Amino acid sequence: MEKIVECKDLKKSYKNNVALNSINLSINKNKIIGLLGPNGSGKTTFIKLAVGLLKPTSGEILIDGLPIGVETKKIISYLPDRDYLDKNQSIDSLIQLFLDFYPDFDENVAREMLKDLKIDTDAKFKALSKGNREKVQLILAMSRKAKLFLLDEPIAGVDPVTRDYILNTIVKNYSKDATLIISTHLINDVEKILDEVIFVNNGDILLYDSIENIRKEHNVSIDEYFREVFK
Ligand SMILES: Nc1ncnc2c1ncn2[C@@H]1O[C@H](COP(=O)(O)OP(=O)(O)OP(=O)(O)O)[C@@H](O)[C@H]1O
Repeated sequence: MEKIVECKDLKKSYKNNVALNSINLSINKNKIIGLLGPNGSGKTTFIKLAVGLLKPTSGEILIDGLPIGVETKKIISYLPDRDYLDKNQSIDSLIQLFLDFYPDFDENVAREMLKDLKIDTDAKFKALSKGNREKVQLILAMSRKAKLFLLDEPIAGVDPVTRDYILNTIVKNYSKDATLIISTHLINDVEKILDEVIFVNNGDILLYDSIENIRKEHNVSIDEYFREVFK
């Protein structure tokens, strides 16, 4: 199977604090993958290394066979785990910003989702509730035709009904030749859309396997298996 992310002895320390412990990991293409682990296990650090926002302390990370650089940044759509857009801009002007920045941005897809979720595109970003700000950021990230989507805690602040809408929309819109890596604590909500999971603990990769294998071998849901492994 072709790989979208390859990590070779990838290590990241912040001063004396080791966040990723020389991991070796090759992530399959064309899958939806859950990146799961307790607080502080290294999920955000891993995502930031893949995006190129952090530099490894040692080792290497390749995206679609390439070292991190301009070419890899073009094919990644990244959703950070916090607000990152200019709060004073309206949603319409943020859409324009994405059109200007990303040749693969599909305005129609974005506008359709915003309409479904009844988000007023005249409104300023700062005037939206926290949940609606999260929805806008996720919609903008998901409306690109990227090869690799890296979503850090994409649905933490939205209500359960909207979570389902968003997850269904992700599945509906996501092209089969893309890969989606979702870091989340909401395993129960997300597991229905996942093909594979990565369990991270204390900077180590504990497991990378398909949902099908885990369910077959352990006869439990991913949420139950996670609780068992991390108890
Ligand atoms: N800027 C930083 N300076 C120092 N230590 C950091 C920094 N960022 C992260 N760390 C440490 O690196 C480790 C991994 O953090 P990271 O944010 O990657 O975990 P996470 O799995 O994303 O956690 P959460 O689920 O809480 O978001 C933690 O021990 C954290 O304290």
